[in-house]
Amino acid sequence: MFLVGLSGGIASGKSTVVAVLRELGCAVIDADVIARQVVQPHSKAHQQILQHFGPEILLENGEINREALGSIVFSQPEKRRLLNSITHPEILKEMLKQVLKYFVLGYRYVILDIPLLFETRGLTRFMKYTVLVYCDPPTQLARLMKRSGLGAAEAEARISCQLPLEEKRRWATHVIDNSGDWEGTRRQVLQLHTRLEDSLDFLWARLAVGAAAAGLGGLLFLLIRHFIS
Ligand SMILES: CC(C)(COP(=O)(O)OP(=O)(O)OC[C@H]1O[C@@H](n2cnc3c(N)ncnc32)[C@H](O)[C@@H]1O)[C@@H](O)C(=O)NCCC(=O)NCCS
Ligand SMILES: Nc1ncnc2c1ncn2[C@@H]1O[C@H](COP(=O)(O)OP(=O)(O)OP(=O)(O)O)[C@@H](O)[C@H]1O
Repeated sequence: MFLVGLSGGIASGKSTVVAVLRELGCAVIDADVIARQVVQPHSKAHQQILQHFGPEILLENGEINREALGSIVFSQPEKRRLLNSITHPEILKEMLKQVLKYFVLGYRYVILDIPLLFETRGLTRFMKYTVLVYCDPPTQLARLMKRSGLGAAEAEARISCQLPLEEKRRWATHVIDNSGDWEGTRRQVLQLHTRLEDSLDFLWARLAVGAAAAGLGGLLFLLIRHFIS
């Protein structure tokens, strides 16, 4: 089994790409979804957030007020680092559990949708491939503003909390350019899917060659032993 890391920037189109990959039957683990689960009331992360950010960060029903927490952490780097240090270990633990589940279910590769894949030191080392969902900066800003209702300055501040997409582009093994229309993106995702499936065939071919080589070696050894004795 191998892992494929999928990343991008805020509002660059990861969820859009993931929806197509799921439609094609791929196993996808979404770090944003897990990030929501691990801060549910009574969890360890929830208690720590309450302790460090105070009760004003909670909604009336006890859940985290994500909008309020977002305004704090996206404008104060040290608070963002604090939130990351609380949530990231929990997110990674849960992701690992889900990878194991897919492994047991017999999936041959799993796609991990991790917004901060390239920002998190050492994480890409576990990925056979890394896919960047790219979007040109003006389009990314416009889509983020439209989706969130944020003004330009605040939306730009959120984008600048992550490494620039141009830089991530240099690290990725595959790039999907989502600057254009849905159809263009869908075509690129279909191509990526074909490559991932082909790479499986390639793995099986390598295993088959390896097994054949081992078999031939064994036969040769038996023949040599037979003629020597
Ligand atoms: C700050 C929070 C409360 C804002 O919640 P909200 O519902 O408004 O946004 P959501 O979780 O859907 O995230 C949207 C996008 O914001 C970006 N983002 C989220 N957290 C971070 C972060 N710590 N640093 C940089 N970018 C981030 C990602 O691109 C993400 O896809 C939330 O994002 C959070 O708890 N973040 C910390 C956990 C984390 O790092 N999540 C990212 C997955 S590893
Ligand atoms: N090709 C496209 N054409 C037009 N709009 C798009 C396209 N791709 C995505 N969008 C819109 O842009 C916004 C961001 O897309 P999406 O939610 O897929 O990004 P994301 O990377 O998952 O975002 P985040 O990580 O911040 O949650 C959404 O409102 C989506 O509908």
